Amino acid sequence: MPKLELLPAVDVRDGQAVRLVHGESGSETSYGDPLQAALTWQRAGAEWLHLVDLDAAFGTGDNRAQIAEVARSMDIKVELSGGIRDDASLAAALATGCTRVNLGTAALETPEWVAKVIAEHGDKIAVGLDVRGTTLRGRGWTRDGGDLYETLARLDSEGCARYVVTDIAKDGTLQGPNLELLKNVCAATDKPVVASGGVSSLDDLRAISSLVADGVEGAIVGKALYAEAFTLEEALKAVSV
Ligand SMILES: O=C(O)c1ccccc1NCC(=O)[C@H](O)[C@H](O)COP(=O)(O)O
Repeated sequence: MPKLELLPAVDVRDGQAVRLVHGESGSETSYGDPLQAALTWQRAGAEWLHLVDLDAAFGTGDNRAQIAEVARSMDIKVELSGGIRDDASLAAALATGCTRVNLGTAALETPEWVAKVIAEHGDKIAVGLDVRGTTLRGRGWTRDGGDLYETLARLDSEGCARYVVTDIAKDGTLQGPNLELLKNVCAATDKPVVASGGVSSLDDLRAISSLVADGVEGAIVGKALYAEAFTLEEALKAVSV
């Protein structure tokens, strides 16, 4: 059985690496320079970086130049997220050399465009399914965007390669992942799922690892690393057995 991939997160707001609580604008804790944070995770052995432009997601501007600098400075795989909603933002994201991009709002508001770019770019496109209960949220998680399972079925039929699943109620809270949600999504699709939000401990990572056979491929870890609940080296070791 393949091991769980770990994706340490660097979420960028107003030029700083931050973590939010429930993804809410204004709940930021700042952790300094995004490039230094990303290099720290790379040095610690990360194989992936989850890099988010929060301003682009919220529509409060963007950190595009800085995000591109971080992505280009990495020797590891990069998943880029936040505000990728049209040809221009997708082209800018892909031009950073990132391994894949994560579409959120676009999958809810412009499904035809998303179907088109899935057909064009294959597994360079993942879709973020960010939910409260089973209701999807878009525009930086501020607006309702339809039913999780209906949208998942549509995206599956269009050939979407992978889903990044976030329970917003857990995100940035250190309250543990929503394992039921992950199991339910895995039961509804044959495509790989990346778990996001709420990881607080090595036991949480072991619990997510136990879902690899169900289809969970990876786990994004943000707050727990910045709060030093464990080190990335410890996390990588915990999921390697
Ligand atoms: O990814 C987005 O587009 C996004 C939009 C609006 C608010 C938050 C957003 N992402 C947050 C993340 O991807 C977090 O880095 C990730 O869920 C980590 O969560 P945690 O481990 O609970 O800190």
